[in-house]
Amino acid sequence: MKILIVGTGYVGTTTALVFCEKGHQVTGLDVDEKKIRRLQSGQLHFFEPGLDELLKKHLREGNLSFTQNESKAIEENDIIFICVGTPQDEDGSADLKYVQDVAERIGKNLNAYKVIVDKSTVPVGTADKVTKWITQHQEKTVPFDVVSNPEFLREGSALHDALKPDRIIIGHSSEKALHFMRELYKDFDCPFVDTTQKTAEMIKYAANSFLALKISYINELARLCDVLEIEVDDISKGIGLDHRIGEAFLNAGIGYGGSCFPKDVSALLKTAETNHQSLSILEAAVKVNKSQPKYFIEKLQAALGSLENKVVAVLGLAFKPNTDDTRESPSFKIIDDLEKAGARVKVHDPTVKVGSGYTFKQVQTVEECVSDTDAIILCTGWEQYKAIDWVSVRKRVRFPFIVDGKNILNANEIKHAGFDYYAIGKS
Ligand SMILES: NC(=O)C1=CN([C@@H]2O[C@H](COP(=O)(O)OP(=O)(O)OC[C@H]3O[C@@H](n4cnc5c(N)ncnc54)[C@H](O)[C@@H]3O)[C@@H](O)[C@H]2O)C=CC1
Ligand SMILES: O=C(O)[C@H]1O[C@H](OP(=O)(O)OP(=O)(O)OC[C@H]2O[C@@H](n3ccc(=O)[nH]c3=O)[C@H](O)[C@@H]2O)[C@H](O)[C@@H](O)[C@@H]1O
Repeated sequence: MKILIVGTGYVGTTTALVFCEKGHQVTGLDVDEKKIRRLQSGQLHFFEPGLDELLKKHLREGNLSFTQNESKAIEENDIIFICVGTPQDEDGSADLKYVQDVAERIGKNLNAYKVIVDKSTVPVGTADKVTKWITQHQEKTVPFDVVSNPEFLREGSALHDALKPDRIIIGHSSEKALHFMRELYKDFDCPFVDTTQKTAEMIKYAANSFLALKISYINELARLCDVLEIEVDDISKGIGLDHRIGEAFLNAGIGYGGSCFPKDVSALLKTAETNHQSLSILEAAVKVNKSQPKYFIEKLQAALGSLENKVVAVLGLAFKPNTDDTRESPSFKIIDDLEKAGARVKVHDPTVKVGSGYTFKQVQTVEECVSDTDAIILCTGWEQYKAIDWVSVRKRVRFPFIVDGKNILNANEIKHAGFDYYAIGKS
């Protein structure tokens, strides 16, 4: 099948490569000329393991191309995936301006029957809006169908998640569109859920919100574990072995961030509010998450006293390992709190390079970052931070104090190296 991907960000590029792997002919379209030029030359504009090789391979084999010629791209393809961003609007809802823009452009250029697929995360009722926006801008009356097919990949393991999904959700209102989607996904070995558009839209928000809820639950339990001197990791393991609960997403730490959980939870809360319903359990999850960075800063203050003029090393800026995405990264909340308390901050991250305009200092190596510091805070669970030689770091620091914001470091090793070690729900 000939597939057009509109929006070549994390989701669009991964989706394009996955369909290439399944033998389809794929075109990527984006309004960002720089991104398109980079992709055309075989270079990714973001960091994501495994995608680089596939990009080069499919460009070479000729079943992948990138363009800015919108009318031609829309006319020549059978299925159009909308993969543009749906950022949080000022009132907390999902801002659909990019989706609307794409829908209107599709409407203008529609020349024959096509299936238009919402892969972006969009609130309940968006498939109807997309249908309306397309119809209003059609210059020729041509039939089309809108399908909701939410994406569940995680950054850092995008390729694996998209090639081997746990499920494929297809929300539709036409048997013809369903047939197209079944054909498209016929080589995927996972449950295929055939449902309504509104249900598919809701499944996506319900899934992300449930995972966010799980994290806030374990984070709040971890605070209680701190007081009771219990290891929260043992609790996660003990409850996670119950298959009804599951071990995943029970790692306590500085809270969840990223381009999706914060905005999607907020959008679902807004949907509830607009419909005069309450999702108080989710409101509590947000409250816990917002206060989580502060909990760690307070540990630091309790040990060091005033942070005025203290030098603090922050390890990690990405919101999670194996990505260079810093959207809603808890690291920035930690840095902000540290700076407000008067500390001077040095930062290291293996993939993120911040530009100018920041008050903190970014350095190239871990050694440089930790040297002459009064405390070290680990904010991103990069593998390389687990392998740090703490005995040698001990010789470089002014004060031996480590806060492990991801609960991943070896506490015994660090204590033996002469550091005071603080995590959450971990002694
Ligand atoms: N990042 C992730 O891990 C996941 C994201 N999602 C959802 O997928 C959607 C996309 O997310 P990302 O890929 O992270 O966004 P992104 O911000 O990385 O990429 C969006 C792309 O759309 C392009 N764009 C905007 N307007 C356009 C237009 N009119 N025509 C063509 N291109 C246009 C932008 O230039 C950009 O390259 C969001 O709704 C997000 O919630 C869903 C699952 C995972
Ligand atoms: O809609 C989306 O964009 C995606 O959002 C998340 O994926 P992602 O944000 O890439 O990353 P996650 O691995 O889910 O991590 C999100 C945040 O939760 C934190 N987290 C995760 C797990 C955990 O146990 N504890 C914890 O604090 C991570 O450090 C990170 O800050 C979901 O896991 C994906 O299924 C979904 O498709």
